[in-house]
Amino acid sequence: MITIPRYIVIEENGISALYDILSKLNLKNPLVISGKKTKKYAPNFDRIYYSDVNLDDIVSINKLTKDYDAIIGVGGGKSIDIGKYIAYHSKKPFISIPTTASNDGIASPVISLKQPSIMAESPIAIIADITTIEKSPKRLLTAGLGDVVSNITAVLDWDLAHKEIGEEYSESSAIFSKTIAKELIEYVVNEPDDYECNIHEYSKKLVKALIGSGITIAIAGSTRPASGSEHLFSHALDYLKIKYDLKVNSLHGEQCGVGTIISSYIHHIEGNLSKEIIEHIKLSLKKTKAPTTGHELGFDDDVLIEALTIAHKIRNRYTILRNGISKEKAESILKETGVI
Ligand SMILES: NC(=O)C1=CN([C@@H]2O[C@H](COP(=O)(O)OP(=O)(O)OC[C@H]3O[C@@H](n4cnc5c(N)ncnc54)[C@H](OP(=O)(O)O)[C@@H]3O)[C@@H](O)[C@H]2O)C=CC1
Ligand SMILES: O=C(CO)COP(=O)(O)O
Ligand SMILES: [Zn+2]
Repeated sequence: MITIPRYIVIEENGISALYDILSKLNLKNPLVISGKKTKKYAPNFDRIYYSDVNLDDIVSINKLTKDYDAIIGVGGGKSIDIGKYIAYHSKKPFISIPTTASNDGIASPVISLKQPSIMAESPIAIIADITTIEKSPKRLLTAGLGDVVSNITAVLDWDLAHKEIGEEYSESSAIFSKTIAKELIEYVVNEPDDYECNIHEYSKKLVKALIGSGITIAIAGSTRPASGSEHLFSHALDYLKIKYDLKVNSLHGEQCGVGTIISSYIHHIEGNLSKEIIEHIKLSLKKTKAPTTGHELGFDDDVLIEALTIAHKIRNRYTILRNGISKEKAESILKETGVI
C-alpha cells in the first residue's frame, strides 16, 4: 500500500502549524528527536538527542517510546532518519520537521543510515519552516540540490534496468521525479543573480523539490526514481571513508551531485542524455557553489577512482555501470568530467 504524508506545510514560521496538525491527528504526547545544534528548533515536548539512541537495541527503543503517541524528528538528515527509524520500530506515526533541506529523506519512507537503505513508512506530516531552513548553513542547502539533480540519472538508470533486465518501472513516478529535477536545475541556471541573493525563493523551491522527490519514492515503493548510479558512487565513497578511516566530511547530497556529473556523462556517451542537460547539471551545482570535483569533496584521486570501480557492487541495483568498469576507464571518465 502507498502511504504519503497527510499534511505538508511549506511556509514562513511553518512551525506554528504543528499544534493544529497534532490536534487534527489526535496526537497529544510526542517524543522529539533532535541533534545538538538543532535542539533550539525543537518544539516544547519531551526530547532526546539522536546521538543517545542505540540503533541496534530495539528493546530499549520500544521501552523509551512506550508512553508516547508519536515521534517528531527535528533537524538535518540524521535527526530525521533516526526519528523515522525509532517511529518505524515502535510503530508510531512520524512527523518530519527539517531545519534544512539537504536530502529527500525529509519526506520519503526511506531510512538511509547504512546500505542497503530500509523502506519504512512515510512521515504522516512534514512541517518545513522556511524561516528556519533559509537560515541554515549554505552548504546543506547546496547539498540538497545535489540530491535533486540525482533524479535525472536515477530515472535513466531505472529505464535502462527496465529495458535491459526487465525490471518493473513506473512511468508516472519517473516523469514526476525527472520533472522536479529539471525545473529546479533550470531555475538555478536561469537566475540572473547569485542564488544567495534570493535564498528565500531558492529554499522554498528546493524544499518543494525534495518533498516531491520523497513522494515519488513512496509512489514507486522503491528509491529507484531518486537513486541510481550517482548514489552508488556516493555510497561507495561512504564505504571507503570507513575502510580507510578518511577524515572527509563531505555530505550525502554533495557526493550525489558529483556522482550525477559522472553518471550523466556516461549516459550522454551512450546517447541517453543531451549535452545541454549535462552542462546544466554542472552549471546549476557551480552556481550554488556546490562541489563539482573530487578535491572539493575532499578526496584524493585514487579514492575517487576506486569508488567508481566498486560502485556497482554496493547493492543489487542495475545501472549504467552494469557489471562494473575498469580502473583505466574509471580514471578516464573522471578526467573527462573534470572530477579529477
Ligand atoms: N532517508 C533518506 O532517504 C536519506 C537519509 N539520509 C540521512 O541524512 C544524513 C545526512 O544528512 P545531512 O543533513 O546532510 O547531515 P546531518 O544530518 O548530519 O547534518 C549536518 C549538520 O548540520 C546541522 N544542521 C542541520 N540543520 C541546521 C540548522 N538549521 N542550523 C544549523 N545547523 C544545522 C546538523 O546539526 P545537528 O548536529 O543538530 O544534527 C549537523 O551538525 C545521512 O547521515 C543519512 O542518515 C541521507 C540521504 C537519504
Ligand atoms: O538517498 C536516497 C534517495 O535520495 C536514498 O536512496 P538509497 O536507496 O540509495 O539509500
Ligand atoms: Zn539521496
